[in-house]
Amino acid sequence: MDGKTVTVNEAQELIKKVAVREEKTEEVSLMDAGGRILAEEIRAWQDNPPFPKSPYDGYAVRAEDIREAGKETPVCLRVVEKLCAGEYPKRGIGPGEATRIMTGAPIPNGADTVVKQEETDGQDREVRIRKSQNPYENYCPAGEDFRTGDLLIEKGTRLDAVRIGIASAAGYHSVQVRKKVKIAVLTTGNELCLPGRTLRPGQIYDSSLFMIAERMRELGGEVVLAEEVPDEEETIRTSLRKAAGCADLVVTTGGVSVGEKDLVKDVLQQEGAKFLFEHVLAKPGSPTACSVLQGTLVVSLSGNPFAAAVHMELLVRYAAACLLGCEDLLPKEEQGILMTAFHKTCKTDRYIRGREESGRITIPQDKEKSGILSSMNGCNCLVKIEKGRERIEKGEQVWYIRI
Ligand SMILES: Nc1nc2c(c(=O)[nH]1)N[C@H]1C(S)=C(S)[C@@H](COP(=O)(O)OP(=O)(O)OC[C@H]3O[C@@H](n4cnc5c(N)ncnc54)[C@H](O)[C@@H]3O)O[C@H]1N2
Ligand code: MOO
Repeated sequence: MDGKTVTVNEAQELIKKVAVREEKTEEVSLMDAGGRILAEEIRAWQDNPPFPKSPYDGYAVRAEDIREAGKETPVCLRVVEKLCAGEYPKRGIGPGEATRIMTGAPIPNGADTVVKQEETDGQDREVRIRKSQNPYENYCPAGEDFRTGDLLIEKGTRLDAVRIGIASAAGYHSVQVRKKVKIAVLTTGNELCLPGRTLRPGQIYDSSLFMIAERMRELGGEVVLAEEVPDEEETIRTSLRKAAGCADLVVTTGGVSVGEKDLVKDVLQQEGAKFLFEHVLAKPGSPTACSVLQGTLVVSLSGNPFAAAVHMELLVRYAAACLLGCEDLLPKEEQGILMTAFHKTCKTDRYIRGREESGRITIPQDKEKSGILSSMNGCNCLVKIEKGRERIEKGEQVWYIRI
């Protein structure tokens, strides 16, 4: 086998060369665009708001007319029109005039401020104003949110609820997005049993199949195949061929170590896959491998669920981000403060589960083994314990990756 051992960074660089984005796009309704990657820029084709609008229920007036207004010295103005949100002024106001106005309604020409109704006597024909205001106080000018031609959201950005809100404020009802990356997930192992079935002696329930499929969907992928595969060469071969034929990215778990039933890499090699690497200098999940089969990238994660979760974030997510052309999704290292001491040393970089809040990271005690997934519940980051680093005390800085 022409594989090799690489660091996580080297693994990502090798993946980047192979995981090249294809320029396939489609139009989707804004209602269905959550999680999708924009294939166009969102620009404003008109000002928002398109007209100066009232921020309050009250009276649109000329600041000049109410300069002397006060609690004891109200100024009386003639009310010439009433405007609710959705209506448009039929006329402007002149000296001594006011328009009764509701929040969101267009401010008529001539008015340069809105007095809240609480600062008035609230009358319909003639209103007494009990407060003076500066011009453009309580006034939302046209284009205060964004102006015609403004770039609102860049191409390649992942659409979330807020960005969808912005696009809709700009009047888009559908957007061009990149086609989803098609993902196949194969979990291997004779011991695996699908949840819902009865465990036979020696079996365990499969957690990685569901976890990886869900994470791929969270990242905007389309899971086109998800199946358990027993440790049999022919079955693994059939599944790998099927997966490489229908997906842009194949993720396998298990069967990559040195045991008698660890057949995944052998079958990949028999099928002519080209290995980018076979081991990663990181714990857990050092037996993680990556290859290209029939032009499709295959990331082979180790079977232990936490080891699989770690490299699902470091390598599979990296590959998906490259295939989607979405920088936002790339795993990034940030610095935080470890609030729980960590006293294990390691010859390679080690990744442990953690919970980060405002840059402070706590790690669950005890249950840190790579076969244990339950203590990852509530964790939102992977803390990187750099190789050779000894006894990290509470309060020391560490690198972490948000998940
Ligand atoms: N002699 C050696 N043995 C092992 C080595 C080694 O270097 N020399 N490496 C160990 C390390 S590190 C890891 S990690 C594992 C990797 O093994 P595999 O990737 O071949 O994984 P399996 O043996 O298939 O499974 C490991 C473990 O995880 C459980 N598992 C597997 N798939 C799932 C799943 N979908 N859901 C839940 N649990 C799963 C499986 O039952 C095993 O207990 O190898 C070490 N051995
Ligand atoms: O990758 Mo293994 O999970 O390091 O033990």
